[in-house]
Amino acid sequence: MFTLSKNSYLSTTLLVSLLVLAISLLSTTSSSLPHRLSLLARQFLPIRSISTSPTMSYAKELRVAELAVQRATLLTKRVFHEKAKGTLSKDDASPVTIGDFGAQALIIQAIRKNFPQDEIVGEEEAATLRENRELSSKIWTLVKEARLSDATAEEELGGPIPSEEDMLSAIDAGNSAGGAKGRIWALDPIDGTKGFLRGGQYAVCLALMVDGDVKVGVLGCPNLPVDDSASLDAHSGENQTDAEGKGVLLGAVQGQGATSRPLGIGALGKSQPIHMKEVSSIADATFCESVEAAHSSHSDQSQIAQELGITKPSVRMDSQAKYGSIARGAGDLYLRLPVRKDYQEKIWDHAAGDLIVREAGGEVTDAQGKRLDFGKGRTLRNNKGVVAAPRGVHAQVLEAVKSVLGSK
Ligand SMILES: Nc1ncnc2c1ncn2[C@@H]1O[C@H](COP(=O)(O)O)[C@@H](O)[C@H]1OP(=O)(O)O
Ligand SMILES: [Mg+2]
Ligand SMILES: [Mg+2]
Ligand SMILES: [Mg+2]
Repeated sequence: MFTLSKNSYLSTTLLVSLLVLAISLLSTTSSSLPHRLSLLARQFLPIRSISTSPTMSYAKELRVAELAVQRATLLTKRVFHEKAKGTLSKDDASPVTIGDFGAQALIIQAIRKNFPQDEIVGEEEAATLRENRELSSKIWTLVKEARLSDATAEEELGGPIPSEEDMLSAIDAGNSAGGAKGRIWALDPIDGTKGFLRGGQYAVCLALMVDGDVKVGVLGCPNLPVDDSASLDAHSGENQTDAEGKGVLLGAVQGQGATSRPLGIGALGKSQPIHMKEVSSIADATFCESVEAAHSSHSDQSQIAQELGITKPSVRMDSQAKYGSIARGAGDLYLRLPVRKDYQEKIWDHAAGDLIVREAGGEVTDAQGKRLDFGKGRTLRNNKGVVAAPRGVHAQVLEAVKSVLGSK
């Protein structure tokens, strides 16, 4: 008797839950299915299972990542407007500026304060600054002054860096070897430094990987328009500004969708869901590629576009702003075919963008169709090239990629 009534209680509960679930899914039209499912799961799962495993929702990680990136852009925006950017050339001949070092220090400080056990794979290191104290002190001046105007938010980040020496040690804490175990942040303090120097697009990029899987991704793009659907043409190439109406912060958590909001501190809590545009005819798609011909093969990409019947010229843009732009539906495809066979892409150049595009309804693979593997260390050594497209057309784009690469 007891068993019977318990069973019938359980089946009624299950039936009602399923009904509510179905109604909720059908009636919510404003966000993606995974996002809706995660909201519903929060409603129905016992509170205990959420509150005892806060890492499952990654709410704090997203909040800290967004605020840390936002604070770092205060510094990068200042340097963007300065004539002397303290540019050095690294061993691989790529440039680094006081903006890159300063942003890395600020972001790592926030991660270490909030998540002291986590590892960090950051692009820059402080060795040259320890020898060049003049440059170090210039960066220290900028770092000291980069504070969020919202005192509570600044406190959430753990406050300012206490000294110049602490700043150097924060920069050097981005020295994790990466890998497929544990919590590891991937940080590119300025992605697209060349774009940053010539007045193009750049992005401050931060992602959290857990056991090699990207869980949280944030892109701060000071020179992109706030409007998700603003035409890309005006925002590619040189002579960009971060004037009024510019600056967007894109974010995503695995399984919870992707969002955008203005980069200003007044926009805290004003995130809107973003989605990739549906492409009904691939010939009408807009594709993005690097400005730098050395970073991806413009000629292969142009042949792929031709193969797909695309006649519109590509939109050339520096940095992960390309991932961000397609994720918000301002563009459709991002193609990055290798120029040099021996170049291994760095995880910090892709982790945040990869998650944001996938959470916005896209698919991101390498040129062979493999998912990007972030668990192999500091580089994507298992992958060559990047093909990012809305889920519905990714297979078609990949076929064109294989056909063009196969015929070479
Ligand atoms: N040979 C290369 N192939 C692909 N990407 C490269 C190459 N050299 C540098 N990069 C990286 O490409 C990123 C910029 O991409 P994009 O051209 O799409 O904006 C930078 O992070 C840059 O790294 P680095 O920071 O070392 O300069
Ligand atoms: Mg980069
Ligand atoms: Mg960089
Ligand atoms: Mg660099």
